[in-house]
This record gives sequence, structure tokens and C-alpha cells, in this order.
Amino acid sequence: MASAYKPEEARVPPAVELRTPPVTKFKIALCQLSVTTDKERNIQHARKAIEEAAGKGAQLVVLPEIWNSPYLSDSFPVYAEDIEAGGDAAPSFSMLSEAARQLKITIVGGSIPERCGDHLYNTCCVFGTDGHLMGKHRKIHLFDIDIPGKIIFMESKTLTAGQVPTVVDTEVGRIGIGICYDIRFQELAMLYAARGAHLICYPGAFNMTTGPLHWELLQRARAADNQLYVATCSPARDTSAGYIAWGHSTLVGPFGEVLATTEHEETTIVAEIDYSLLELRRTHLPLGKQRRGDLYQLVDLQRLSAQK
Ligand SMILES: NC(=O)CCC(=O)C(=O)O
Repeated sequence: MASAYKPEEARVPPAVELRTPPVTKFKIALCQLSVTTDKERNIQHARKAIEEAAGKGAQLVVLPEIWNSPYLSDSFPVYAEDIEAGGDAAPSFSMLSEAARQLKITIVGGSIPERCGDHLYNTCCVFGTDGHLMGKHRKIHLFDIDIPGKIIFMESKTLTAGQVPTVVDTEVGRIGIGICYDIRFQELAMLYAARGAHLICYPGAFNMTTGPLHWELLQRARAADNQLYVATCSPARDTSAGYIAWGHSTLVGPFGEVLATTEHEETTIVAEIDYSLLELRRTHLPLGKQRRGDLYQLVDLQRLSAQK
């Protein structure tokens, strides 16, 4: 249990060496989708975007946060799917699995509202090239904010927070998953880097108040601090929606450089990831070796308790 942690007993496992990824260079697609109130249309629309991205050579396709439903607390229970039941109870999930299998690509399936027993989660599913579910991340940090006169959003009104950080070994490298507000918590990204992630994907729907200030800043910070790739994917902006998304899906490289980005309209970004840059950046700027573990440490509570 996390609460059993005693600092004086902590023996932090060493950071995982960066494993050679299964591919060095590949194309990633970020599908910045328009989302409507029509769930069936959203599913068909996403499927078409995934097919087009695969047609352009993308081996990894990333979708936005909550792409099958409006991003609204009242909509989450209505559009939620029972992923464990599958089939008719989970049409968005089934479409993603089938698309990954038919197109032989890896899919980071954005997120959808998930129903599990009495709980609802904001959940990202990762599918391998055979359509298998390889990982499932339930948003760990719920988006509860109140900026007077600007925006109030309380995900915790309907959603439950996930409990597990998620790193998935895919055919296109080791990928850490976070959902939107998760990007604000640098410890999660540090944890993924310590576990040897090559890339962190954050499906996200930032808002019109924080988006202009923080969206790119946070992505570049997570990438530069941890010397890995960061990919974000937002829904396209719909100014008539109850929640207006900032858009600006982006790919950032391990030097903190924006490699590809867009504005707020519906589009698919296709860009190249070159994992050989990870070693190169870390050689030129050897932060991992220069860390002062004698003064401060990241504690991976999951790994620590697994060792006991
Ligand atoms: N869907 C979200 O988690 C939005 C996060 C956001 O806008 C932020 O400022 O953080």
C-alpha cells in the first residue's frame, strides 16, 4: 500500500536504462477530431480519420480526450461504455480494436467515458497491431478547477480518479499515458521517464483560459525535463459546445522542440518520430547522470511495494 511508505526505508530502484525501441523511425498521427452529440457519427468519423492516417503511413495513431461524447459532466454517464463487457456495450472500444487489427497499427485511443460497476472513469485504451488491448489508463488527476469569471469544471462530479500510472510496451516503443490534466503533474512524467518511456501521449482537451498560457508550455517542459517525446491530441474547437477546447494538438521532441502542431480546426497531423535522438540528446545534455540522488529522489511507490 502506498501509505506504508517510510522515507528512511526507501530504496529507490535505479532508473530503467533506455531500452532499444522496436523501431527507430516511424510516423505518428494526431487526429484532432470534431466531436458532436451523435455518438454513432463520432465513432464512424474517428474510424475514417484513423484509416486516412494509416493510409498516410502512420504506424501510431492518437485520438483526443473524450472523442465519442461531448466533454461535459452530464454527458459522461450517457455516453459511457462498459469496456470489460465489450461488444454492444462498448462500440467505441470495439471500433478501435478492429481498426488497429485491420490496419495493423498501434492506437492510443484518446479517451472515452468508461463505466465499471458504479463508477465512471475517463479512460484511454491502447491497442496493439493485432487489435489486442495492451493497456488501459484511467485519468489519475481529475480536472476540478474554479477560475472565477473564467471557468469552473468539476470532473469529480461524475468521474472517479484512476489509481495506476500506465506504461505500455508497444510495437512503436515504450509509451507512458496521461490524460489532459495529468500533464500538469510532473512527477507522473518523471515516473514514466524513470520507467524507460520513449514517448508520453496525452490525449487532452485544454480550455480557452489555460490553453493559450499552459498547453504548449507544459508539453515542452515535460519533454525537455525528461528528454523524451511528448504527443498531445485535442478535439477540434466547437464554439457552440458547452465546453470549448483549445485544440493545438502537438508533437514535441526530446530537446523540448515543437516538431509539429496545428491551430484549432479539425485536422490530422502526421509527423516523424526518430528515437535515435533520445540517446543523442541525453549524451549531449547528460541530465540523468548529473541528477543529485544524494539530495532528492523520485520514489516509485508501485515498484517499491512490488519489491517488498
Ligand atoms: N480536460 C482537462 O483535463 C482539461 C485540463 C485543462 O484545461 C487544464 O487547464 O489543466
